[in-house]
Amino acid sequence: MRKFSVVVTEKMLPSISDKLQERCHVREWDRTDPIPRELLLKWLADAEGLFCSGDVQVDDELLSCAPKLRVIVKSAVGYDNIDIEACTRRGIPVGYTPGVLVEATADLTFGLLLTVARRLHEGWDRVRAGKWENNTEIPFGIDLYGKKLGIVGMGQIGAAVAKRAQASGMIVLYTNRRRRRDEEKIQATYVKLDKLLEESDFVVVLTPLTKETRGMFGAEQFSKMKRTAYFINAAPGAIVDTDSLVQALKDGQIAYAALDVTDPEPLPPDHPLLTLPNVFITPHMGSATIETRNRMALLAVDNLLAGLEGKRLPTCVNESVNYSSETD
Ligand SMILES: NC(=O)C1=CN([C@@H]2O[C@H](COP(=O)(O)OP(=O)(O)OC[C@H]3O[C@@H](n4cnc5c(N)ncnc54)[C@H](OP(=O)(O)O)[C@@H]3O)[C@@H](O)[C@H]2O)C=CC1
Ligand SMILES: O=C(O)C(=O)CO
Repeated sequence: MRKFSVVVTEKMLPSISDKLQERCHVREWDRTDPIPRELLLKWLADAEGLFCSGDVQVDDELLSCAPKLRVIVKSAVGYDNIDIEACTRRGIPVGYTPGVLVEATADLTFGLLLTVARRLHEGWDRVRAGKWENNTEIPFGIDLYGKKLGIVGMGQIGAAVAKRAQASGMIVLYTNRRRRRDEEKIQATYVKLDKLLEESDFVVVLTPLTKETRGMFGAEQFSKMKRTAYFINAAPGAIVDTDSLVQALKDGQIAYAALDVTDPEPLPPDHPLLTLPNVFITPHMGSATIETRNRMALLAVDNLLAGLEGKRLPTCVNESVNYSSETD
């Protein structure tokens, strides 16, 4: 059987490496720094499939350097680095991995909320520094029970975060562009963004990065939030205007921020966010469990092989070009 030619721009997990190599000649960028653009364009000259990471901009220029490309996949649910319209114009289906990362990302997001609400990281810092003093000196957090959580982007992960919050006795508000039909099931109240910002004790952001959501959180939005509010972001960093967030945290406009994502990513070592006492940051690890990352990678490979074989991708962003050469 003829082997397909594919480019992979991140180090492959062992769980997918054999499966891919069996069917494909793989050019793999296995380093942690991003693949140089020039090299990528060179590799793509005869590639039929691309398994790309978030640091690769898939745009018209890249696509025009890849005349044989039949499928692009990403092991992620976010695809803001890919120009979907340009792919669709060329009839190239784009695979992504929704659903399989929901519970892990919801755990991490709620974990961020719990960590800052109860100052877990500050407690650990004190223990490590040998400051296990009397009870009044330890950092006091705040209760979750009875507090309002506002979720901006109540999709699959948002709903899974809501469930965790409700188990802790929180009241859940949410906003989306469209009100959900299953409000009874998710037990959350739909409100406009402004009302959510004004009323919530915790604001969690879980929207995709789009033209509409880029910079959605700036000075105006932080000024509408309670001065005691906690801001938690697990959605792409560019949804937040970082300078405005720094200012809001410095001025006490909001109480605390917990971020799994930043803009830029990673932050330079001298970035002001890293110097503030009321911030907690993790390095974009929402989906990073062994089971979830393996599920994501395997689904990405299923998408890739389906596209190469002229079959429908199991999970495709641009359905209008997701067809099977055998039946459609
Ligand atoms: N930190 C991490 O490691 C990870 C982060 N993520 C991030 O989480 C995000 C959510 O994933 P998932 O829940 O699976 O996606 P879904 O598509 O299920 O949910 C996205 C939600 O955002 C809402 N939304 C979209 N645009 C807007 C807008 N302009 N204003 C308000 N709400 C909006 C959508 O509702 P509607 O269409 O009605 O507006 C939808 O409810 C991803 O886009 C990804 O970036 C995902 C995995 C891991
Ligand atoms: O899936 C995504 O969008 C991520 O952020 C990476 O897990």
